[in-house]
Amino acid sequence: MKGHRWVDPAPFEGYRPRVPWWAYLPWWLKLVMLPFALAWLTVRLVVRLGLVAVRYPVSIIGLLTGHLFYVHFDWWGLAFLVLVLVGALTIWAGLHRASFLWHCWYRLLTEWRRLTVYVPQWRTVMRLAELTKDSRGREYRPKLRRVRSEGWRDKVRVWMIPAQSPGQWEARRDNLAHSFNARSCRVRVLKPRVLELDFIHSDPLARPVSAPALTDDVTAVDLKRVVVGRTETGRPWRLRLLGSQVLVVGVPGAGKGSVLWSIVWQLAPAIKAGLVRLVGIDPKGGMELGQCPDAFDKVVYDNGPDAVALLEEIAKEVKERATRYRGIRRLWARSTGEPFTVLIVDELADLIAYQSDKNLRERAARAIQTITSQGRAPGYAVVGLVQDPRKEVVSFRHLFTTRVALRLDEPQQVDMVLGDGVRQRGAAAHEISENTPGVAWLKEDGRREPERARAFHVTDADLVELGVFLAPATVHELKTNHDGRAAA
Ligand SMILES: Nc1ncnc2c1ncn2[C@@H]1O[C@H](COP(=O)(O)OP(=O)(O)OP(=O)(O)O)[C@@H](O)[C@H]1O
Repeated sequence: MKGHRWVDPAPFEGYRPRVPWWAYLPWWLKLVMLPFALAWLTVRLVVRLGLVAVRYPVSIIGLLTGHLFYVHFDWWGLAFLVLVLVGALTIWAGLHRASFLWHCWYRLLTEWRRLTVYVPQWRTVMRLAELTKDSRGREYRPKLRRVRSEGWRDKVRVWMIPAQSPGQWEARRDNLAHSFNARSCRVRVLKPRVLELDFIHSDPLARPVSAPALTDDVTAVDLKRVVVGRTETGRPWRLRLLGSQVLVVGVPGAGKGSVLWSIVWQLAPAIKAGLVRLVGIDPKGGMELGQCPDAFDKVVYDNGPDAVALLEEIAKEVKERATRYRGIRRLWARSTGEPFTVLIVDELADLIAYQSDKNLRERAARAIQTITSQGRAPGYAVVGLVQDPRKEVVSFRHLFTTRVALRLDEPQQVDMVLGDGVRQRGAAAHEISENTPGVAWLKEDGRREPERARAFHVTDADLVELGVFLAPATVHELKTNHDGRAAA
């Protein structure tokens, strides 16, 4: 009260201390419950220790063995054990590096990083990055779960707090990367409430990947999984051609040529056997496709009437084959006896966007639309390459089920090529280095996570070899002498 007026007191801003429920029980009940509580705590401790033993069996066995040696043979015994261990590991690493890295080195690295980086800094980083939440005096903090180091990246599993979304983590990728001394961070959703953060430390795709040797083995060509390079996890980069349309976008020098020639390289045995037919359009006057014309059944080196006529011819074939297959088969198969056709357009924008003749432009766009939308079942795939993802080209994006973003200039272009939200999930195609041409981010329809990979480096010498491999066999007439024997 102030004079005659009532003044509201300031609201109480402190937190009420939370008293545990059992504190309200009478003392005799607490006494009765004490042995049960102790038993419960012991069981929990044993279970926890059991979990630690299951999770870190090698460390636990190592520590126990070290202890036994120390007890029985003193320091000398321990030193001997360490020497034997180091020798054995060196031999293992020399004999089979991959298994040594996977089963030993990465496990040690995992424990080291967990103990020195993630566990000590987790709470502070979560608080400062505002990924914790205080409610009614209780702090909700995301839980740090399994950590797995693979040398070039650390995979850190996280349990989000209630009411949190992956978007909140994606928005803080940079903050998290810097806080945990990583080059970058990617966020993947594993299942509801569970995320996996990838902290990247180095680029496993820094070195070019050379193309494998050419073979005559047609059975090795799988049109659903054409291997065109290597992913950053070390697995083959498999591109689906049967039942899919592929759009490849990248600035000049990003390595579009290597993706294109890697596809042709891997299809070569099937092209030679007549199972696959390549048709090409190169509006740049043959600068790209002219490097190996023998690979193509038909090829046009401009973006004029000839190119559009070729597109319309293919569109007509697609419709005709689709009509024949209707009701008989849903997807092309080798048994049809008809070749699978791959249409490669080196600069798609030249046909459907930069073409000055409006009539030709519209005809080209219509034909491309027919081939991409109806070509799936009758065995027609389009591989479209684009330098500049403009609006006119991107409006065709939805027709391509597999999209490949090589190096791009701006973050917005990544969204335009791969789709909204894919960049936030880590597909930073605008951050690909100029020194790593052929590195790309891939996004397939139906798969949430984008993948990073590098195409084979198909060199000029490889293209000469490819040309020789695919060139039609020439029969040389041997000159004969009048007595019928071959001339020397
Ligand atoms: N996968 C790769 N690995 C290593 N080097 C590559 C790879 N792809 C391309 N390069 C190199 O990068 C350079 C540019 O490649 P390429 O010509 O394929 O780029 P592009 O995107 O097709 O360019 P443009 O649009 O000008 O035709 C070449 O010197 C090539 O040798």
